[in-house]
Amino acid sequence: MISFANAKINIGLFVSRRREDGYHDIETIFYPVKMYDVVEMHAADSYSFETYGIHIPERGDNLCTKAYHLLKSDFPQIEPVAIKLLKNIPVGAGLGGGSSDAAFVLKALSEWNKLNLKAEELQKYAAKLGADCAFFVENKPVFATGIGDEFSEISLDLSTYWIVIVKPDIHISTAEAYSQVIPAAPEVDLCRAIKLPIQEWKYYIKNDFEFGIFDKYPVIQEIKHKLYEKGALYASMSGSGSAVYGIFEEEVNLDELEALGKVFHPVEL
Ligand SMILES: C[C@@](CO)(OP(=O)(O)O)[C@H](O)COP(=O)(O)OP(=O)(O)OC[C@H]1O[C@@H](n2ccc(N)nc2=O)[C@H](O)[C@@H]1O
Ligand SMILES: Nc1ncnc2c1ncn2[C@@H]1O[C@H](COP(=O)(O)OP(=O)(O)O)[C@@H](O)[C@H]1O
Repeated sequence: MISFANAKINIGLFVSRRREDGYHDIETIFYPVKMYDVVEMHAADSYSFETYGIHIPERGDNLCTKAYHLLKSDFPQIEPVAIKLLKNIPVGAGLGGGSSDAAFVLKALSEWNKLNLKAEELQKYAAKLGADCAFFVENKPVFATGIGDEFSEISLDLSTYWIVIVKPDIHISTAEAYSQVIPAAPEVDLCRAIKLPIQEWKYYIKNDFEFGIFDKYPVIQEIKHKLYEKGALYASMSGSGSAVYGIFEEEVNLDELEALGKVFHPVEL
């Protein structure tokens, strides 16, 4: 079985409160983008996991392996599988690649083993693997609250725009990024702001991580400025960075940005 695990971008991100458990309450919009990891699953005698493509810095088990064991602990009938992951989504980029891989493993295992798990059940498992992970179960544009795992659907379609993602050679740890933000009540109602014309978003929709990250890594801010110079209607760092996206009315030549980071054009498969 082959799954194509897509990335996400955050449109606006307010960090409103530090919780007792060390996590933070946030308000953000998650929007799926057409940039994919490939997760291949084969029947096997015992569980195994291999990765290809972009190197993933080791930090314990891969999220795909964690997803497998998590579901297997509640459903012992799950057959052993060999998972091969072709990693294309940049790591430590704020694009949610690891969370997406894990969510797609949960979905694939449920389907393959005919567990018939509903979206809400899969979301509960996903939330145990990472705050972002539950979003990828349904994978639709949502306004997210809580630690980023409570959703209300929104109507937002950017399919007629040209989205570009620029990833400098900087790996940002999500935990470290959160530790540098001073939480504050959101200044703007994101669900209302998102209904404004896109060229007005820049006046209202901001990402609270940018301030600290731009200070530490000025090149990320430079990428954002360049995207605006090139005509982006809206540009922002995604999540805790380091990737920056631009939303354009139409395709433009961004060769100049290659000097600052790798330029990706999300496309339909
Ligand atoms: C910042 C966001 C915005 O969408 O995305 P990324 O930039 O990572 O893609 C997310 O909140 C990241 O979600 P995710 O990457 O799944 O986080 P987790 O693995 O659960 O947590 C990693 C660490 O980030 C911190 N964390 C995460 C989520 C949250 N709401 N509050 C936090 O304080 C905690 O210190 C936690 O130990
Ligand atoms: N399948 C995976 N893909 C990417 N990162 C993974 C994966 N499994 C575990 N990780 C760990 O999660 C960390 C953050 O992953 P990533 O999804 O790129 O985060 P972010 O969206 O915060 O940029 C990586 O540095 C890596 O140590």
